[in-house]
Amino acid sequence: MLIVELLNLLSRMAHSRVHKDRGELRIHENLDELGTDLAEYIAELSETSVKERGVFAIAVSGGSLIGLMGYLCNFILKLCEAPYNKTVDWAKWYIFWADERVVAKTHADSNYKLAKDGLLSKVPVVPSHVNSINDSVSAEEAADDYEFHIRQLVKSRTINVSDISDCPKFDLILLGMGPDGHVASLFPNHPVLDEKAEWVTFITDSPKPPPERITFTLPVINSASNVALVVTGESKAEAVHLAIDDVGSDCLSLPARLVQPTKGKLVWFLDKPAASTLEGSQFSE
Ligand SMILES: O=C1O[C@H](COP(=O)(O)O)[C@@H](O)[C@H](O)[C@H]1O
Repeated sequence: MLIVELLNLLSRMAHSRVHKDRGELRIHENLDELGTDLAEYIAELSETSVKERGVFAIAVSGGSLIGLMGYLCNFILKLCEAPYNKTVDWAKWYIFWADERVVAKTHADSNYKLAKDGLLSKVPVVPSHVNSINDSVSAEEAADDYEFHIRQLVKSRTINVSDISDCPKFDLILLGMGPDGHVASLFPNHPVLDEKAEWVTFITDSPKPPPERITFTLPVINSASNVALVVTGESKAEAVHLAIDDVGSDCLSLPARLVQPTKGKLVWFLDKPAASTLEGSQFSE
C-alpha cells in the first residue's frame, strides 16, 4: 500500500464512526480536512464504478455543498492532483442534479451554474455527459423531461438500475442539508415526501427561494449505491441531531432522516460544529 493511502486510512479511522442505523459518520476538524476526505471518497467510488460498469453516474445538489468556495476549490484541487488524478477518469463521468431551481442556467440561483462555475468548467468532463434540466419550460414539464431523459439512460445502463425496483441506481448521490433538515428540494412536511411513483417531481412553493424547483424523490435517492450527506456549520447542528440521534417519533419524517438507502451505503461528512450536538452512545469506532 502506498504511504499516502496508509496515512489516509489511518486519518479516516481516527474520525469515522458507524451509527447503528444511520450510516457512517465522518467528523472533521475543519473544511480542508473534510474536502480532502470527500475528494478521496469520490475518487474511490469513481474508480470502482468505472472498473465495474465503465461509467460513473453521479448526482449533485446545490447550496453550500457547491457554494462554499474555499471548500470547493480545495475539493477540485484534490481531485485534480496526485494521487487522485490517477484514479479519476473524468471522461467516464455522467453528471446529474438531485435537485434544481427552475431558473435560467445563467441565473445566480441555478444549481447548474454553481456546479459549472465551481467544478465543471475546471475539469475535463465531456459536455454531452452533463445532464442539466430544460430551463425554458415550466417546473412540471422540466421534471417530466428530466425523468424521461433519466429513463433513457437507465435503458442504456449508463445509469444502473435497482435490483429491487425499477428505480435508477446512481453510483453516487451527493446531498447537502438545510438548517430545517431539507435535502435536495424535499422540504419538511411537504407532500412530495410521500411521492412513490415519480422519479423526478416538482414543487412551486419552496419555503426557501426560489419557489419553483425539481427534485429527485426519496425512492430514487434511496435506490442509489452510495449517498453522501455533506453538512457543515453550527446552524445545522440541531438538524443533524434530529436526523441521526434517537429522538423519538416526532422527527421520523424529517427529510434528512428519510434518507435511508435500501441496499446502498450512507456516509455523513460533517465538520465539528455541525456534529456538536450529536449524542455519542450509539456509535462504534
Ligand atoms: O436549496 C437548496 O438547499 C440545500 C441545502 O443548501 P445549503 O446552502 O444550506 O447547504 C441544497 O442541498 C439544495 O441542493 C439546494 O437546492
